[in-house]
Amino acid sequence: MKYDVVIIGAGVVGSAVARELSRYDLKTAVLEREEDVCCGTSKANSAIVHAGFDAEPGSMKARMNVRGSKMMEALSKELDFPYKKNGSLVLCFHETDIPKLEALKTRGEENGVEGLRIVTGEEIHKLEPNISHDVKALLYAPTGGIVCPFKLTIALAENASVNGVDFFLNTEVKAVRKLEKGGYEIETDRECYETACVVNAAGVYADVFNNMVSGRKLSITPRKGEYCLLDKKAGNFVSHTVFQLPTKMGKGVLITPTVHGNLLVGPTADDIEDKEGIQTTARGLGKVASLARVSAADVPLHMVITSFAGLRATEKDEDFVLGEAEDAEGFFNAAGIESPGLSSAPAIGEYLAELAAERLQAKKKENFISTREDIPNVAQASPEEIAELIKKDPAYGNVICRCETVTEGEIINAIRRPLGARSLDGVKRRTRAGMGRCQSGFCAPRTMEILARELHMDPLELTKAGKGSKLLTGVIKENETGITETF
Ligand SMILES: Cc1cc2nc3c(=O)[nH]c(=O)nc-3n(C[C@H](O)[C@H](O)[C@H](O)COP(=O)(O)OP(=O)(O)OC[C@H]3O[C@@H](n4cnc5c(N)ncnc54)[C@H](O)[C@@H]3O)c2cc1C
Ligand SMILES: O=P(O)(O)OC[C@H](O)CO
Ligand code: FES
Repeated sequence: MKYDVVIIGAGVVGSAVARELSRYDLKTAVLEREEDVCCGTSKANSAIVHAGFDAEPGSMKARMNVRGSKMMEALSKELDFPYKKNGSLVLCFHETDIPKLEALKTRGEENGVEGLRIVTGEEIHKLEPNISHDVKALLYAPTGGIVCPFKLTIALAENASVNGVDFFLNTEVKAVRKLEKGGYEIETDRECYETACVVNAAGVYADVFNNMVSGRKLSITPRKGEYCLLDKKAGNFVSHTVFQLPTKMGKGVLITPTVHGNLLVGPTADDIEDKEGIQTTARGLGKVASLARVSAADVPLHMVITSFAGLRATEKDEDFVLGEAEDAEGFFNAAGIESPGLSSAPAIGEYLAELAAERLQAKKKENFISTREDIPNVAQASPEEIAELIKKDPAYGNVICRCETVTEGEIINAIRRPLGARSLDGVKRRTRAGMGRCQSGFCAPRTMEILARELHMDPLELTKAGKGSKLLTGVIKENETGITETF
């Protein structure tokens, strides 16, 4: 198949590039090895839209972070995903460290971050009553925010798809070759693709693809971050995102509310070798707990409902590698996209799409659809809105996930929409069915029934998250209606 641009990877970066490219009159494809978008690092992070005071002035990280953070609010309205400007705080526990806090403020100002302020005295606990009384000063960044990383990525991808980008899921890229006549051949485990331009947004694997075509070798080390996610009962423990002073390994363990009302605590930062190493460990979670207690001794860790880990794509030079490879015309990298990659994604999308469009001398389309509507959210709707939804479709009155109040109507919508859910996790990321306190113990079988019915699938073929994750092992008996019961 022939394309103008092929994007490798449908994380938040690949999806943002796809959406921006879909503004142009170009034939674009996204190749993703997983069964859905947002299955890599984009699904396992702190979900913070950083204000932009951490990155070195002049770096790509600084430039993209500040621009991305400024774009996020308008984008959340355009594409209908949850985002909240809750503000962030960096705590300082020793008078001797106050110069470090001041240096962060100066760096933020150089980067163009607005409203930074150092807070001391009584105001500290007025801002955040539950934090430690050892806090001597803090840096307040009113433009820091939180976002739903799944909904952000899915919204970008859906909108790209509606605007004509082809997504090939379950398609693993095996090799990228430069063609003598110009352009590239991309070999996958399914078909071969020919393309004038490649956008390499393969997360922790971006070095592998860059090194196939460029002499400027990249080296990405996965840096693991482990987390505890706490019940919604703990969601009000803090209202801002609470950081400690950063170290050379990153921004450290934070405590933050999520846009959905949970409390998130983490991450650790450990360099590992395995690019698939997303298991949590007792040691890592122990470290999360002890470091979080430094910020707030009473952080309610007994309310943990799940734990998870994500991998930062740390490149040896520790900046984003963005743009056309010097020795590979038409090959654009989005490599080394560790934190603040989520915050930066809208800006990276814009930047790389402009570069690729310029290379291809592409023109903007007139019929670009810039908006998208999310699935109705019954849990947050008013009684009148719920009545209206049920009037149109009674399935919006049938609650499937009790913990998160997700209805059959929402699940059907998640399956039927563009780039719809095909697995239990796909439904979970789009609707939150399964994200509650019981972690899908109650709702999974009911969601599976809907998936099987909607997709005309044998229930034995249903998966949690694609290849290698079948949910049922066999039939135990047929019930009186002739329907087989499985386990
Ligand atoms: C612990 C942690 C905390 C973080 N917290 C934040 C935060 O709070 N704020 C922030 O701004 N940033 C944060 N980040 C960074 C942010 O999550 C990442 O920068 C961002 O998600 C990277 O997106 P991506 O699309 O580049 O990578 P990914 O989401 O990993 O996407 C890459 C995609 O490429 C696919 N792929 C790989 N190989 C192939 C292949 N051979 N063929 C086809 N497809 C392939 C993968 O399946 C994947 O879907 C954090 C990261 C971590 C690990
Ligand atoms: O630890 P860092 O610096 O990679 O940052 C990760 C998140 O952005 C904040 O937890
Ligand atoms: S019922 Fe769905 S998570 Fe508990």
